[in-house]
Amino acid sequence: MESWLKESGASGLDDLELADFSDTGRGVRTLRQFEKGETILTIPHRVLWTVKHAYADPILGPALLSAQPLLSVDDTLVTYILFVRSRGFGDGLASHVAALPANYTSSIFFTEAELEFCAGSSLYATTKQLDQQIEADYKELVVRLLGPWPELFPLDKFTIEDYKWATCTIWSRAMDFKLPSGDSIRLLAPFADMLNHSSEVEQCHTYDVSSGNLSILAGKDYKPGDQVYINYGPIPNNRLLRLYGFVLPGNPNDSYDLILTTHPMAPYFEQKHKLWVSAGLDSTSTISLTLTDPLPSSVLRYLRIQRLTESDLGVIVPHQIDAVFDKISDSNEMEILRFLIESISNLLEGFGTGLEKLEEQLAVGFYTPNGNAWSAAHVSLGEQRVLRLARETAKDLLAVVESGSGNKSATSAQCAKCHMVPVQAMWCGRCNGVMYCGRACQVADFKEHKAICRATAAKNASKGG
Ligand SMILES: C[S@@+](CC[C@H](N)C(=O)[O-])C[C@H]1O[C@@H](n2cnc3c(N)ncnc32)[C@H](O)[C@@H]1O
Repeated sequence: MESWLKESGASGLDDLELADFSDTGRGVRTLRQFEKGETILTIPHRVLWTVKHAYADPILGPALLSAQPLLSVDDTLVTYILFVRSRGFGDGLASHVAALPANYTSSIFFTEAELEFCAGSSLYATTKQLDQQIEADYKELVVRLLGPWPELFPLDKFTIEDYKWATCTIWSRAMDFKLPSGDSIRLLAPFADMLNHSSEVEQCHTYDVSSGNLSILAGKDYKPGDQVYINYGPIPNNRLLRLYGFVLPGNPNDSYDLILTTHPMAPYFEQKHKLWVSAGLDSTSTISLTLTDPLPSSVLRYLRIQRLTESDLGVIVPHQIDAVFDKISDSNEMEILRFLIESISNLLEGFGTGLEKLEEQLAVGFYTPNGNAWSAAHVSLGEQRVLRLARETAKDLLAVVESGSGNKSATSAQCAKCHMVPVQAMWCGRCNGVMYCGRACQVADFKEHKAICRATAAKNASKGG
């Protein structure tokens, strides 16, 4: 692959080599020093995998273009990879395909038993749903493209397993760029796709619109022998495991994807639907709860609309958007916050293994590090932490409404004592429900926190941890 890339005009390869690293697996090592910002590698446009390249292939292109409407970007790239692989290995793109991993560790390849370690998480539900989605997408591809062109796409080389493998190739290796036109481009760059992720480096992969080349800059200073990284972005563990097949313990980007939905037969659905749309939502909305924003205002906005009564609707409709950005009435606000607290408690009850138990298991080495069960356990841990914070935030907000003052904002991502956003969170080891910026604040808050701490810990213990 490297010699083909050099002949095609790639630069920088003489200073780099592929190597195995104990923590990340195969990656790229630098043989010389680089200063942050220097260009490390450039892969020319002509060797990239893009939809346009697939259309330009003299054999594959006409078949792809015959499928109307055109296939999705991912299905086009998947077909392109499998098509090149089916023609046998040799030079060019085929040498890149030969260098791809034979297997992936995305959650879609987990056994039922492995997936059970994150039972209750949004990843668990998404993975199950993806199983069905992938099967349906594959069947559609057979009907629309593979079946009508049997001489190009022999079905024994385009099985559902091949389709899943190529889909994971795209999920874990493709790069996306926004173009000045507002469109975006998804591409796979041979060799640049061997770079592993580190959140310690700044975003350093760039696409030059005029040349169409892909370049990697040094995201930090490197000395000879260092592994070179790029930054895949602020991705939570549930998404990392689904798309890339790995997790980062203690990931600060962890999230829980909350699905809010309302049945179309619910009272005043049409009126409420208009309000959701004018508030930038839909009647089914998936909202990410995160460690830094455990209860986004969009969740409250959705529920405020969902719980509107007939008389509320009479008042709200003329002012639509503005009204739902803020509290509508004390009773509406208390109703949605109580509902949220109960719903989040139910979600937490649904996790196969509770937070404290998981922490204990991970601490004593119950799971093989980096194994599928270990990764699933980390996803479960992260999602439960987010949900606990969301519940605490809802409780704080409810307390404020109940006490008659409506001015307190969501604060649970902050230190429970001094309200600073901690650089490194220190969780209450007993209830795991609040965080502090350090020991001093934890000690200072003990008197106030101990009652709720005991109650939460007892409730957690009664759930079996
Ligand atoms: C773009 S590829 C990088 C090259 C890949 N390691 C290889 O051998 O082909 C992305 C994949 O590398 C692995 N990976 C990347 N960064 C990682 C990290 N920080 N920790 C563990 N695995 C990582 C994951 O398997 C991921 O799906």
